Amino acid sequence: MTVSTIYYSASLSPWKASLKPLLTSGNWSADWQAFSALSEVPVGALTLMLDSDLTHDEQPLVGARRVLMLVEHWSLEASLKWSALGAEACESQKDHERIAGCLVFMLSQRDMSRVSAQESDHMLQTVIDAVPIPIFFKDELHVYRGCNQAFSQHIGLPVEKIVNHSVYDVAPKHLADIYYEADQNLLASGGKQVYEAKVKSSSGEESEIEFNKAVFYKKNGDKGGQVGAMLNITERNQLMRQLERASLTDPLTGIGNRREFDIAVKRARELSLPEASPSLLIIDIDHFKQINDEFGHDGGDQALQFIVKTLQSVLPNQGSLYRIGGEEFYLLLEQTSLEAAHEFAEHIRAYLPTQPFIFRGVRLNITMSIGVVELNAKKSLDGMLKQVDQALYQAKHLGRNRVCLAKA
Ligand SMILES: Nc1nc2c(ncn2[C@@H]2O[C@H](COP(=O)(O)OP(=O)(O)OP(=O)(O)O)[C@@H](O)[C@H]2O)c(=O)[nH]1
Repeated sequence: MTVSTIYYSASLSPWKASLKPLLTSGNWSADWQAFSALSEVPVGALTLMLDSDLTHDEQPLVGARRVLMLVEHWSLEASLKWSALGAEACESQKDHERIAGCLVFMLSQRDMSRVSAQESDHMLQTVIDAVPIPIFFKDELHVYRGCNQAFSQHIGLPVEKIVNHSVYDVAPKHLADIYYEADQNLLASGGKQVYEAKVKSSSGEESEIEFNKAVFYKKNGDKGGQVGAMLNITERNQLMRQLERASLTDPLTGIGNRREFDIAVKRARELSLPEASPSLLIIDIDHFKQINDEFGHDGGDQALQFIVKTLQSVLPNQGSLYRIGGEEFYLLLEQTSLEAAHEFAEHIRAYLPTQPFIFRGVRLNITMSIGVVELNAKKSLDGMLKQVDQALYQAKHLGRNRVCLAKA
């Protein structure tokens, strides 16, 4: 016998007399209490609460889990509204005995814990469906036990073709193999798993996905399966790559900046063979201030772009150009001896002035001064950069438009 309290709304008062003996027959023993909040409800309502459900000062709420609605004309709209609140509808019946019989049947059939588990499942489903990130959960045998609408859309299958199916039913074999193995590893290790993978959606679009998975446990402590959320990080990664690119690039000329040079020179020195060190040319445009003075800052900018384009047109495969300051450039030549670098420096020094820079009809032959150093793997880079700076200073001092070698 279950001891319960039945709260009823005022509109049910006329029915109470005939309902009471029927509802409290059989296994049910219940106290009847009028509940004022239920009077607000425009339809007859009964709510059945187990005494253990109520703490001292709690009141049953309209729309709480165990509300049974008795409605004369039950419209679909009303039905949806109340079932969304967790109430259960009882078919409209004028006949009190049949209504009561129906209620008794529902009450006696109802396993409260099962109902409340179903309702919390319903609540969970509503919540995960509202999340725009694909979410799924599988049991310990790798069978999908649930998913949200976003996951169903992502896979391109209706929920019923996913739930109770294995990963081999929803993904091509080569991907299913990967997912299955990842799932097995996670189940074996327990805890959480975060990894990135490129995934094609049902529309054929490839996305970069961050999988966030976690093992969940049954009440007895056994592993119950796993839950996964698929975060689309394509845009985030693209943005990060763009930011990374921008942080390494000179915006005016589009070539690498000092940061990129630092990375490149480190790599070139690590990869260098003892008999083939990299060499470095430090290039400074002569009298650049005069270009600015004559053509304005805009003309100066265009001159810098022209210089970069001209130098790049003659760069060998192992060469790369970086803008280090205003009109100062580094030209890194991988696996190039001092002699070969010197020869190349002389070549570009002579070549640049043969390509006149033309701005608003005015032609200008630009020259540059160059210092050259071989980047010996055993010497400090800072020390060698100072030496090549001095070589450049010497080239300027000797009258510009010339190449000087760093002193060993
Ligand atoms: N247009 C333009 N000018 C720049 C930029 N960065 C630096 N400059 C200019 O480059 C000029 C460099 O002048 P200086 O360092 O005096 O050298 P210089 O006139 O080239 O003379 P030398 O190097 O001694 O041959 C300055 O007028 C700077 O304003 C830039 O991004 N755009």
